[in-house]
Amino acid sequence: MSTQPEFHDRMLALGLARVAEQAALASATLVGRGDEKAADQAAVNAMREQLNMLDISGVVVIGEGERDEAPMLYIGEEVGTGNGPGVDIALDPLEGTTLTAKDMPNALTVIAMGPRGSMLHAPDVYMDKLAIGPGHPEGIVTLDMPPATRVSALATEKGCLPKDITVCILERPRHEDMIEEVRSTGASIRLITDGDVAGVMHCADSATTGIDMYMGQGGAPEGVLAAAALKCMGGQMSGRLLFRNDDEKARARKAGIEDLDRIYTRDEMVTADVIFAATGVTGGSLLPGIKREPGWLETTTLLMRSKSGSVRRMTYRTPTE
Ligand SMILES: O=P(O)(O)OC[C@H]1O[C@](O)(COP(=O)(O)O)[C@@H](O)[C@@H]1O
Ligand SMILES: [Mn+2]
Repeated sequence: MSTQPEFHDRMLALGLARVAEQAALASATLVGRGDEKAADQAAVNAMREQLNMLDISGVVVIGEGERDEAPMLYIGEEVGTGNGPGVDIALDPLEGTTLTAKDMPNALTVIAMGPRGSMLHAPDVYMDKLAIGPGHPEGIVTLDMPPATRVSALATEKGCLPKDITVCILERPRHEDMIEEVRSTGASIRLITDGDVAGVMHCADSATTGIDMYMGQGGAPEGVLAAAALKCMGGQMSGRLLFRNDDEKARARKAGIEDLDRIYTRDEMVTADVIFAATGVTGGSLLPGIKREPGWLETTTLLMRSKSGSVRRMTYRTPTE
């Protein structure tokens, strides 16, 4: 019989916050310096170092890429001291590398952790995503609906008009038709240049962010991370993997995905209770960015547990040499 301890979400939560914090601090001096790669690398190094201090037997299931393309935090990499529960880890050490390099809003360090088998092993392909906030009957908007129908369905459910709905969409040429169709309903669109984990998370708190719905195609790894966040904050999300060629399909099959056309709900992407931490790198509507003052640095981290629905905002201040 295995003597491996169980995943204890309360015990591990603080450790997870530290991982996100340190990744953000490592990229602090690279905010606004135009060097995406350096900012990303600094966050990756710090995240890996911190993860390896935790008493877990961790496996990266959503990471920086496959082993042959990512020297660190690759999919399948084992992290942690090995003395502790078996856990799955999904991470994006710097979600919004371009946002960081250009000092634009909503760059985050992101990490989620759950028991083994708790998160979809999505390969690094695109995902078609749709998300709304909490408090609505399951399935009132679906990926199968045309964009305009999603808007009208949500407006009807909210008891408002389409013009009162704000949709967040990544500004990409591939979304031109979707944008036009959503605009034709009278709805407002918040276009973002990057960062759809934050984009989806905005839906969970529409009173603060002003965003009612997220839709469009972005990274599948970011999709699973966003599903983990919404599982903690409340809200619906669905995602369908998108494949551009046979190589991408082969990657999915290698990751154990059989039905390539399947639409996953939030709880099918994240099947057990998880913990989630994100630290603001640049300031945005979810979190303030890193504050740099002579002699000290300050970060703010969102730390959440889906089991309890608890959401903490933690400010961390550390002296610099
Ligand atoms: O830029 P693309 O190819 O449209 O991909 C979109 C993805 O890139 C991002 O905007 C930024 O991700 P990274 O900073 O981690 O590269 C994600 O939020 C989004 O899912
Ligand atoms: Mn990312």
